[in-house]
Amino acid sequence: MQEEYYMNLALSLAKGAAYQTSPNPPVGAVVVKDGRVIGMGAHLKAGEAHAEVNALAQAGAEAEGADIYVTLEPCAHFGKTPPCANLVIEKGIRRVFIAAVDPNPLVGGKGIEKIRAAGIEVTTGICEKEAIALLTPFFHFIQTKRPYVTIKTAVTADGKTAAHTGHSRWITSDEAREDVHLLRSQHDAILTGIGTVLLDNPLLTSRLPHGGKHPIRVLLDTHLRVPVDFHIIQNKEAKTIIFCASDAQTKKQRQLEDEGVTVIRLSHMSIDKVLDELGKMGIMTLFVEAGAEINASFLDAGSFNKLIMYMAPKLIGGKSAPSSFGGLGGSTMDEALAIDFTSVEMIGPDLKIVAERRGM
Ligand SMILES: Nc1c(/N=C/[C@@H](O)[C@H](O)[C@H](O)COP(=O)(O)O)[nH]c(=O)[nH]c1=O
Ligand SMILES: [Zn+2]
Repeated sequence: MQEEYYMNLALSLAKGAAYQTSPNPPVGAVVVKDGRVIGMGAHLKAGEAHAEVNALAQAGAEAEGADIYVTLEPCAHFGKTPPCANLVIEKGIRRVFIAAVDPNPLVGGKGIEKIRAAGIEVTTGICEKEAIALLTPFFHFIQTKRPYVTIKTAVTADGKTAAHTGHSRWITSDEAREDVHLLRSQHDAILTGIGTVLLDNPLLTSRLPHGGKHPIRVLLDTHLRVPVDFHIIQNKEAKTIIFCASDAQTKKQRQLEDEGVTVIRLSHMSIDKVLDELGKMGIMTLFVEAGAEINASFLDAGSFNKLIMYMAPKLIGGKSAPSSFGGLGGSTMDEALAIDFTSVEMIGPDLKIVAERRGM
């Protein structure tokens, strides 16, 4: 239908800027008059103009009597910019088509109410499923005040993340690893554990051919064992935050802080505490690229939303070779955590399998 056509255009605009609006949602808007697109826009950065503002600016005076398609209901509150609901009314828009209504009880429905009260026809639910899929991390963040967590793991076809010696470079192909760097650039922060750092001395930056934002690096290091001369400390392209226990050495903490690292002491190291702290910093999306023990702690806490597994067409064997999730693990299969596969694709010679936690 014609409405879907214009809403899909608005969705594609939202997707285009989806990973640069944190902690705001990705939103797209299209202004149409007599079957002609006269304005389109996306929200590009938190604090800057909302999608409706950009689209209506492009439409100019022609917006009078036109229709607007927007992927999330127009805001009604005075945030960093004036409410879009007021602007839609001021510009004399004739009809408003919305994909998803904001589930935030403080905001949800207020924009629609304001616009309807001005006598403008509002239709909701156009391409709602696609819009919600794009907005899921934002809705999760608003509802839980914690980041939306994606665990990434890279395994051989027999499920190993390294040889029994710990050697792991590389399991997956250049293409798959570039895909991982794209994912890193699409996240606000990347988390790993001291085990992975001591083994790999990783940079955890997003090294892409056309550039891309580096995620904030988050390291779980209970006793502050990270060597000060390691990349995660010496590389200044991205910020590094380290969570440690309250009894970690203060001398080491000062050395790390002298390198510009933020050290946060927790009374007890728990994934939920870490996620609460990251949520308070406005980190909306978290990419976990860690080892079996950290992954197991996310699994045990049930605190992840998505799993991305790259599987390489190679077999390494080794009864003591590590797999993606360590820890004690469940004792019977009915203790297994349910996930739903949402996509499987080939990236170079590797498989990329995406799954979501059921009911999250
Ligand atoms: N061994 C592999 C991975 N390994 C992932 C982590 O264990 C590494 O420490 C991390 O990618 C290193 O980050 P860097 O220094 O920024 O390059 N991840 C992958 O996708 N494929 C692999 O074959
Ligand atoms: Zn707005």
